[in-house]
Amino acid sequence: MKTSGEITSQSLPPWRRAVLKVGSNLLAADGGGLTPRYAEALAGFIAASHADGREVVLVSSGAVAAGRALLRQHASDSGGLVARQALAALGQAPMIALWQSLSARPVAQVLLTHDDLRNRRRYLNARATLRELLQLGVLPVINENDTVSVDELKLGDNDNLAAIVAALVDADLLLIASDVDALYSADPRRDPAATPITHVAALTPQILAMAGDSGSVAGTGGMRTKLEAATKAAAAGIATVLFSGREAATVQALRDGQLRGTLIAASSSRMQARKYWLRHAPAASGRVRVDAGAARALAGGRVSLLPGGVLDAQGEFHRGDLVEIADADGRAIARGISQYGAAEVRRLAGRHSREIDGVLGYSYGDEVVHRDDLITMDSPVAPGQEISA
Ligand SMILES: Nc1ncnc2c1ncn2[C@@H]1O[C@H](COP(=O)(O)OP(=O)(O)O)[C@@H](O)[C@H]1O
Ligand SMILES: N[C@@H](CCC(=O)OP(=O)(O)O)C(=O)O
Repeated sequence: MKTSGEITSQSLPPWRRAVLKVGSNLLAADGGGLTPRYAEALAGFIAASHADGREVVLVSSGAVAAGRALLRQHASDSGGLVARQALAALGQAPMIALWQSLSARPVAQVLLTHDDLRNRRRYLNARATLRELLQLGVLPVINENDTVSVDELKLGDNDNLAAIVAALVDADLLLIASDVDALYSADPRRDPAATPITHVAALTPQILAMAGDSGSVAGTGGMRTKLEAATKAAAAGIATVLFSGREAATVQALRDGQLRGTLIAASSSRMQARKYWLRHAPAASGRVRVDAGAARALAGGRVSLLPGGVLDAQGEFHRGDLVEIADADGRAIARGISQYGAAEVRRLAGRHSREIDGVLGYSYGDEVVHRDDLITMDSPVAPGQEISA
């Protein structure tokens, strides 16, 4: 495997929140069970980032490799899909225990499937939980819920899961630590003449064609799934960084904002990507009407819509639907993702956020529409008029 001696260093883009994905090849480095050998430096990077006031969400593979190593002590596994799922279940706790042993902060296990994140209600619930964990200063360690995600396990898709999580938690950066130090013009395991590519401005078909499979027993997705993940992240306005988690100097340099690896630029800014989506995604048939005070506050920008400013909810919509927000005269002034369904919003209209629990018997948070999920219209639009982009 090539070393980063050939790779020139570049500045890491500024970031406050990042998703770090760590592959099996780093955690089961010697083809056996889990080892802290490389995880230790990565845990050090997470701790240093946290001490600097940054937030890191960890997406960690390694459960199958850990399970396989445990079982080998007793019997050999059959290698089939169900066996891999059983191995993942067996190795998940040791994988979490490894990260806990390397972290002074408490570690929280979060198991997700792609399906969870396609379902809007579950997506919002996962996001709320992760936000809360970060606020509590806990380190979330995410893995796929392999027991139920058959297709995903076959694909070995934690790279893609990490990209979806990066968008979910509104990260600035997706960091993918692997056993290879950069994207190469071809798989360096197979082609000794392959050259590193340190900056990718756009993921063109030529770049995507460079990526090969894993080529190792522990890893599953190879460079292909890493570039798929980078494509997803780029569309969400998030840059991706590929680097070797095997080189202590590379991991140390990351702490100082220096990257020896590949930087894949985002195709638009996060705000642009988000605003574009909020502006253009089809809105649910419902709308939330707000009073003059709330309308003024929303026009000022960067505020959430709280139940106190809500007059009523019109039509039908569910928690997680994109809704139109209108002023008292029915003119559209904003759109956003509602944390509550129409029936709930009607019950909460005019109430203080602290009353939510009492009124509903549960709460999804203080906001009807969180400011991160809200876009205001540049000029109010009369009812029935098209909303201009
Ligand atoms: N164009 C490429 N550039 C770099 N690595 C590549 C490329 N094509 C395939 N690979 C392979 O991808 C592997 C990393 O992916 P993988 O084994 O899935 O690791 P992980 O377990 O960390 O996700 C590298 O070891 C390398 O052999
Ligand atoms: N969920 C599986 C990992 C699947 C996966 O994407 O593996 P990898 O290519 O090493 O990141 C596990 O914990 O073993």
